[in-house]
Amino acid sequence: MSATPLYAALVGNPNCGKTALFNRLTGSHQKVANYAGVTVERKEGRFQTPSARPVRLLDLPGTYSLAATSPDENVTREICLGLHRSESVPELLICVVDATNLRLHLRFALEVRQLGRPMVIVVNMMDEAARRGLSIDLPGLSAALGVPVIPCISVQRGGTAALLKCLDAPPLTPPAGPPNAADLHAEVRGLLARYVQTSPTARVLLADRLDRAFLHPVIGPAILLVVLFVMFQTVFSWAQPVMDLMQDGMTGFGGLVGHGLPQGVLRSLIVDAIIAGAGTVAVYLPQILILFLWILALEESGYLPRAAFLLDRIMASAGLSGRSFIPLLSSFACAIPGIMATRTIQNPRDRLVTILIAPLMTCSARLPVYTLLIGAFVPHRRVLGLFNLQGLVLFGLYAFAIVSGLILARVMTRGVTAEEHPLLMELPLYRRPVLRNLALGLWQRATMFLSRVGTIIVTLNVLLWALSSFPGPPPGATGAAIDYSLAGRIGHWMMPLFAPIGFNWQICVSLIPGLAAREVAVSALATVYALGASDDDAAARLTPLLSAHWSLATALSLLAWYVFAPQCLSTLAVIRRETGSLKIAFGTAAYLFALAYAASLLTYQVARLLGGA
Ligand SMILES: Nc1nc2c(ncn2[C@@H]2O[C@H](COP(=O)(O)OP(=O)(O)OP(=O)(O)O)[C@@H](O)[C@H]2O)c(=O)[nH]1
Ligand SMILES: [Mg+2]
Repeated sequence: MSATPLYAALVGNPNCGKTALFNRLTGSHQKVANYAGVTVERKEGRFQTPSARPVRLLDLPGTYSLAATSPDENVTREICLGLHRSESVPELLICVVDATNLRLHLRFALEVRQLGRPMVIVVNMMDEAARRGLSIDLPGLSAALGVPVIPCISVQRGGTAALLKCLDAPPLTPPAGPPNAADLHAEVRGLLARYVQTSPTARVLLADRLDRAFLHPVIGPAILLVVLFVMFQTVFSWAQPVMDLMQDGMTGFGGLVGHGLPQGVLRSLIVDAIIAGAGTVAVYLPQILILFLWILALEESGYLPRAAFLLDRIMASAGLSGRSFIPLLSSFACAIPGIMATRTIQNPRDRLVTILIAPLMTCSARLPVYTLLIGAFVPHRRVLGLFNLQGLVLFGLYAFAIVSGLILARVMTRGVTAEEHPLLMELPLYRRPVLRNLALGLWQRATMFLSRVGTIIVTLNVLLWALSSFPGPPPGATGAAIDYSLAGRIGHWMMPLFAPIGFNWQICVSLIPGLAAREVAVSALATVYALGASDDDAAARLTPLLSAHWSLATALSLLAWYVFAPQCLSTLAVIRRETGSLKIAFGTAAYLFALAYAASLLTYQVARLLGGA
């Protein structure tokens, strides 16, 4: 077989399973989810067919048409039409269509066929089609279109056998056959009538019934609220036992290592900076995983686009469209993929506003900070015998961030004449999340989080430890050593600016490494307090320490700060890249800092007035 790889690209409508197929063929782990617009940039992979023919495969963003214009779809258009800067036209276009949605997807396949290039049509989700009582005459379709039409189940092992066999069978010829009809819709209707038979099954009826509830103007939002509410309750209640165990383990480990080392700088470095630094953040792993379990399950189930549909009215009142919903929702995991997902938004102004408010959506890196403060200041108690008060406060923080984001969007879009924003959004099939996918997704999250802890967080913490330990106190000094250190001094210098919002110098110090990565603030506080304390396990007892040393007003003020402050350099870097403007990135940082300061000031002063000092 030839040594130069066959250069092929996956094209098709959004959500037809291109990335699932790409992952299956190339063994990659690119993100797959049950809504349109998951892939927003081209990805490349390689594999070999059974007869050892090498293939270079591109996974492209889904697009409804080769005339589409949103930034993600444009990549696909350019590559297919040979307009792309760095990629030539693929030798083979693998056009993936969803067997359960041929009416829409075949239209695109016909459009691709008009390019007159070698192609195959992969009819994916044949398992789902069978469950829905669809039978498709693939050979008939193939004969009518003059291109190979191949069945496929991307999510099953062996589900791509027919495609692999086809790739092994050269030569590639451009489609021949009847001249292209001018009206693709009419052509699709004709093909469906001739080659597809349907007999609705119980599954179809169930999906209809679910839609009637989920999309109902009153019941729908109620369900959405309950889902979100339960999500935050479980983040607290399910995670707690595991976190307690991890916390004990960490304390025990730190103590063990501490006893084995002589008192001095090395011991302080290992116990206070590395173990306490990594440990205090690592214990939040269970909470983060529970949050992601929910997000992944919701993504796979097909519920998200329905929520987007429900919220279209609310989004419109903020001057945005339902299109912004999924990028904003992705930002709850992390603002970076959220900001990248805005490439699916066609209207440049909507896209920019969505980018600007994405950092407000509560990313998972805020969770450790929120949990720490809630754990220290909100009593662990049931409300109405049912809800966990801590979960309730967490839910409130998320809700506050969302409402603030929408208000800001409204402010940013004011003065713009209200445009009609018809929301065209596909409602995908409901799908029971595959356990293996969930496990894989969680595993990826866990390794990502722990490697972040092991690298950036430990590094920043060691840096902070060094700043907090040197220079040492002058001989004969009373007071804690940290007061004389560089960090202690910086903290005190910052005080005049931050005293009005209730921050003490320890918080000021922890804000500095927290600028690079939010979670570091937690370990930084642990380190600063451990170094300032006389006993050894101060870091492990951070929660009671905070509740003893801080006023409620200070804690609330810091929470308000964390809702708004742009404490993540990577987010600003992505904003710069996606907007191509350094000015916008700096502007975002400036407006978020200003907001954070104002919100903290207001929170602190009001809380003090109400007696929380
Ligand atoms: N039942 C079933 N589900 C599938 C199959 N292929 C993909 N899926 C699911 O379909 C959904 C969409 O898959 P993706 O691979 O993300 O779709 P995509 O075409 O890459 O979508 P975009 O990146 O948005 O263009 C996911 O929930 C997959 O798990 C299949 O053959 N059978
Ligand atoms: Mg994809």
